[in-house]
Amino acid sequence: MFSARQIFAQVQRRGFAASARQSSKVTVLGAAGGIGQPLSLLLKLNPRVTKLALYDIRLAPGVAADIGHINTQSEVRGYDATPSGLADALKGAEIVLIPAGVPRKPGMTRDDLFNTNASIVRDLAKAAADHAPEANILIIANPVNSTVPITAEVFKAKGVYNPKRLFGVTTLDVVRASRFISQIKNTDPANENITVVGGHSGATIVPLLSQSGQNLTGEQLDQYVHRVQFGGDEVVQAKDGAGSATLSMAMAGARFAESLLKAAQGQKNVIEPTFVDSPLYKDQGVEYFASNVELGPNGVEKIHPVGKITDHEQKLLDVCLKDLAGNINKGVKFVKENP
Ligand SMILES: NC(=O)C1=CN([C@@H]2O[C@H](COP(=O)(O)OP(=O)(O)OC[C@H]3O[C@@H](n4cnc5c(N)ncnc54)[C@H](O)[C@@H]3O)[C@@H](O)[C@H]2O)C=CC1
Ligand SMILES: O=C([O-])CC(=O)C(=O)O
Repeated sequence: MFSARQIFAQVQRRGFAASARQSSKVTVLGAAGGIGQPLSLLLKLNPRVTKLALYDIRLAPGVAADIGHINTQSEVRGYDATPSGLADALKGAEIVLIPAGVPRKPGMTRDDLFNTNASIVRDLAKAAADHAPEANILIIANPVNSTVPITAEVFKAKGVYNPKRLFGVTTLDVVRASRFISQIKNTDPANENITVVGGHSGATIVPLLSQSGQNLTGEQLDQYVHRVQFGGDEVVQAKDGAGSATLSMAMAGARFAESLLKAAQGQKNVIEPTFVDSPLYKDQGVEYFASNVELGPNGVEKIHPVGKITDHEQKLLDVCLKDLAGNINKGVKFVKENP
């Protein structure tokens, strides 16, 4: 039997746990952009998000006013494009998503975005390190292979780096890999789960079809791999100068945020592919690598190894690792030279 005092203490604890669970502030930096707007919309529809903070160098209060009329319970606030607006948007955030930065035009690689986006991400990372040092930071801005190391270097310089809380969002590669195989095999993409490892650009994107229960050979396999690796280019070309994937990316970003929130709220076996500080290929000079990652209340819970792959996949991985090392070093060097 419990005494009245014990029962009261239990109720208090449960009450605290419930309110802690229910309070999840999510911040979007770049919230008025092509990705930022639909991403913010999807986050507003997510009952796990209780506060949605929208920041951009333009239009964030307008986007917030619009989304804020949607009849779900979360509070939405748009912040002014000032240092104090940015600080307030970040304070208390559990998740910070960063889609701020320019997108590609036809003929460009993601690396061609480096000159513009490196400093945007560096400056937003500085603000996040100052005002939300314990948040999960989700980098969407390209080139992800370099902007994740940039963010890590900024956090390291400020003495607040936690490798378990920094994620490059590569979910879209897996979303595409599932969709594209379903189009070939005439299956439901919801039932397809293709592992994709490496990074997030061209040859660094390595789909591991052999692990999925699906099989393609010869030219069909080459075409499939190429489509997953260059799916982003399909959208860039079709949009013909008006940007890159925004709607599918918003879905992928919202899915990743939802997985993190689920894991933070105690759900087990939440696994997402993501580009993280990873031990898997450090001995080959590759500090960050995307593979399946089990998420938990502390962010990264367990990094899954690549596992058994075919000779063909190994060849793709070898190319990936070489390119990745260069992309990562470029980001690290940028922050060292432009702190
Ligand atoms: N990780 C991934 O799988 C994907 C990444 N991307 C990348 O996401 C980024 C954004 O793409 P879009 O939304 O289409 O571009 P966009 O140009 O439509 O939107 C970018 C937004 O960032 C804002 N912004 C620029 N500098 C800022 C700053 N210092 N602080 C706050 N906001 C700032 C702009 O005002 C704009 O509203 C690009 O770098 C793109 O390459 C795009 C698709 C997939
Ligand atoms: O292709 C781009 O530039 C945008 C992107 O990262 C993607 O769609 O995967």
